[in-house]
Amino acid sequence: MAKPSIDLSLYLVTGRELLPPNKDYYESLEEALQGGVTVVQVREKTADTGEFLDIASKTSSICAKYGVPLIINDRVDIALAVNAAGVHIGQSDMPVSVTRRLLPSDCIIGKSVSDVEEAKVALEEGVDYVGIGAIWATTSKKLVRPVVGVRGVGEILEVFLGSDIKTVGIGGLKSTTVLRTLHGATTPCGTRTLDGVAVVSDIVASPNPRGSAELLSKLIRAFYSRPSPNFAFPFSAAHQSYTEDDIKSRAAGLLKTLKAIKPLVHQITNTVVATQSANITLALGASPIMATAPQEMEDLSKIPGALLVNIGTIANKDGMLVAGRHANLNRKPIVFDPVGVGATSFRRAAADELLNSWQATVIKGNAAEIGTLAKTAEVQSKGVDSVGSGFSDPVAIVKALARKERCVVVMTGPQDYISDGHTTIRLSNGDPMLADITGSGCIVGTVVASFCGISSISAQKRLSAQRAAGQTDTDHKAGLLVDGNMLIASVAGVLAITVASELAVERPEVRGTGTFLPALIDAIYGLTPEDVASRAKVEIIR
Ligand SMILES: Cc1ncc(COP(=O)(O)OP(=O)(O)O)c(N)n1
Ligand SMILES: Cc1ncsc1CCOP(=O)(O)O
Repeated sequence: MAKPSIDLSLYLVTGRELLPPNKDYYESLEEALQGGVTVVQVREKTADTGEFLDIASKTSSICAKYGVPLIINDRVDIALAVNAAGVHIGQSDMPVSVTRRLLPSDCIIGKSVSDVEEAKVALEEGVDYVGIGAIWATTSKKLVRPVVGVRGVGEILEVFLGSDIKTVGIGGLKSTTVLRTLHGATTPCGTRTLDGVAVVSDIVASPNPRGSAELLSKLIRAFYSRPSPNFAFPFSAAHQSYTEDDIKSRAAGLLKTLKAIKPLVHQITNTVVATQSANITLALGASPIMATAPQEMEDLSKIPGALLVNIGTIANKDGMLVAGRHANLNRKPIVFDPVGVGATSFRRAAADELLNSWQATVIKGNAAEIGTLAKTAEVQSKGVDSVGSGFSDPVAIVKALARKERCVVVMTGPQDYISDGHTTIRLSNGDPMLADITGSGCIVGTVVASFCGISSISAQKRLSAQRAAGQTDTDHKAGLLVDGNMLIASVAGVLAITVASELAVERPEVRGTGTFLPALIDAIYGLTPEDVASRAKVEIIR
């Protein structure tokens, strides 16, 4: 018998022990169903068989009222008794082959997996779906394995490429983490994302389960309705086609808008370059705030603009973690500058933790930094510097990292490579003296963040205007982590510094690096959209 196709997009796993005081389980369940839950799993870890059966049977009647399928956790006998749509089993439960034999042929079997090996076994066993997790930390279950992390899900999903086994994520999924999870938990080729999210506490522990489910459902539907469903890009610009002239004029246009609007650029950066970065931001025409305390991140994230996270002298990791989470929640672009990430294992672990906690919009680094994140040893680092002549195939490196991390990657060097995983652009501006002043890479990060900020603000304004004009096809925008074209913003940021460096060295007063730095700030201050458009050396590589 053919199995029913189940909508796993908002999968409620029950947890009576988490109900708020005085909230009845059945009342909470019914409200959650009204809020848009698409499948329910009864999970009872301490109930005896009689109680479990009673709960499953009543839950089944309520689910039937809403046309929502019921899955039973662990217990094949209970599933059979209440004629459930399926069973969910864990790694140490009854084997899939036995479960399959006991259940009717149209019954769904779901299995928990936490790594690639378990996923391969589940694929072999031919389960109908897998629950991947725990993705985030959770207090709803005592975990015996380390969390998978959002970035660990992609490699598990790769196992299921080409199969029709569905996938849901579980563990710490809430309205505050769901979009970041769906965007990040994607195969590098972009063709597979999770088919849904399984949620316990965000719904069950809520005094308003209907509201909680509605919010989750709205975000999930917006994510799945994005225009480029084959490439779950966290912002709106995926799959655009460009010409070189178009890129130059759009970069120049962004500079004009930036100077007019002066976006706020929140920078958590290193102590070596903080003053220099703030001055460069001001010279460009944007507005810097160099705030590091975790307590102020939520307020700052509500002001439109962008966030820069630079780990050059990492001492404020807590602030970075909190700032990034709030930035994702408020759809603010995040530029991540993994300064010296290859130099110490501490920095590598910090970069990993940060990238697991929030979705970066742009990662900017030199060849050694990008190589470290891409897990290749072709280019070595010496402290914060990159050694040697770079990658034999820089385009492949930036493209692969952009796909893996689902963001724009900017790799600076004698030529700069910028990729969103589809389009890769090479820029050939810049004076070699840039490499001889400290923090030139850091100021590229600052300026890229300024342009990402203005791009995001402009996109928000366009969206408000479209909504005011009654345009209705904008709902999918609620599923984006950032709106705006971050590839063009990154190009504009790199060009602003590199073109300004060429203008700076032409100044008669420049005799070395000591006179170059103030001349560079002056050149940025005086930089015009025409300078950018006329001097930019832009090539679309592929
Ligand atoms: C959808 C979904 N995914 C994973 C689990 C976890 O199941 P398991 O590993 O069997 O752990 P317990 O739920 O039995 O504690 C799940 N229940 N649902
Ligand atoms: C049952 C289970 N399996 C892995 S994590 C988890 C609990 C998820 O609960 P929450 O949604 O409250 O984090």
